[in-house]
Amino acid sequence: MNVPVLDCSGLVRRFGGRAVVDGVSLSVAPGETYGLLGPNGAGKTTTIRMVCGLLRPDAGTVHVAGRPVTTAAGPAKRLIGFVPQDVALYPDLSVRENLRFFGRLYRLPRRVRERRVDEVLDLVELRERAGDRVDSLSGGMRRRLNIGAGLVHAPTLLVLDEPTVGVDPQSRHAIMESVTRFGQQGMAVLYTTHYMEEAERLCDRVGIIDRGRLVVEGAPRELVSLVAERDRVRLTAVGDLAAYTEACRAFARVGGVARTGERGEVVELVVEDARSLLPGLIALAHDNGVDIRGVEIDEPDLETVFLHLTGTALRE
Ligand SMILES: Nc1ncnc2c1ncn2[C@@H]1O[C@H](COP(=O)(O)OP(=O)(O)OP(=O)(O)O)[C@@H](O)[C@H]1O
Repeated sequence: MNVPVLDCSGLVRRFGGRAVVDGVSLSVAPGETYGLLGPNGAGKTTTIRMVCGLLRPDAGTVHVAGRPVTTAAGPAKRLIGFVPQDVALYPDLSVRENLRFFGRLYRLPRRVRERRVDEVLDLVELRERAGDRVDSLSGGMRRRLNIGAGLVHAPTLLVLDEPTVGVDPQSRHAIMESVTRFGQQGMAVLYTTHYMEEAERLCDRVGIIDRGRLVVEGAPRELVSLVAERDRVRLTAVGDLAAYTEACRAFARVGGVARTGERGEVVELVVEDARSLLPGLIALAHDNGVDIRGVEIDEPDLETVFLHLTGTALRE
């Protein structure tokens, strides 16, 4: 049997008496891209800090290629490339100099280091900017270089924490393309995101995390098939939507009801037959003094899975 590149078992971490990660077990195979998907505060960053040996778990174990990961330095840590959410680069050094610096941190011999720097420049599509200072790069390019810094020592497992938050669409596309290539080259990738469309497109397997627990795990298509017979209804409305949301929950007899939208102006529900329920939902709005401004019915996707299982929306 193949040893998984990453194997976490029963990870627990408490802060102030609250279990922020509460018994997370997951594994990632060679060449597999695994997406840890969950809303802000679900425990994604805390989980991957334990995976990378940056934070000590209160319980549970982490192994990379069969070797235990601890917060002390050890052989397993060399196998991990960690790309943090915040860019950690030297702004007054060039792109190439930054990559060389990270190569030196891992004590790569000079010739290996130079070769890897060239390879990484291609992988993150920054070869043309190799001689430019970091402070002259766009935000998206810095993000790509940040990923490159995690790749110089040719890790077996690459861990990326929300790599596309706040980047322009072009860089987002470039980052997603490169993650696909890493998988094709046999690297195992653990990727956290709260963008379900990214997880659906990039990941071979997805684990949905909510309040520190993995609520479901599987290939995106498998997960979507869990709710295949259901529709996601989005009602854009004006009025007392807190009361209306509760009324919808009781009327449709489902747990998957949430308020979303930037100003909480949308009520989303996962229901079995949207068409037959819609007249009732609209009548209920009227009874609650709520004005419906728009109705959309979507095909099931990972967002639907999440709403159905947790009763909260991923984008909150
Ligand atoms: N060092 C800490 N001390 C106290 N609480 C913490 C600490 N680190 C994280 N938390 C809390 O743990 C919870 C989970 O945080 P975590 O960063 O793991 O979530 P996340 O899913 O990565 O979300 P985000 O996308 O916002 O980073 C949050 O409520 C956070 O406030």
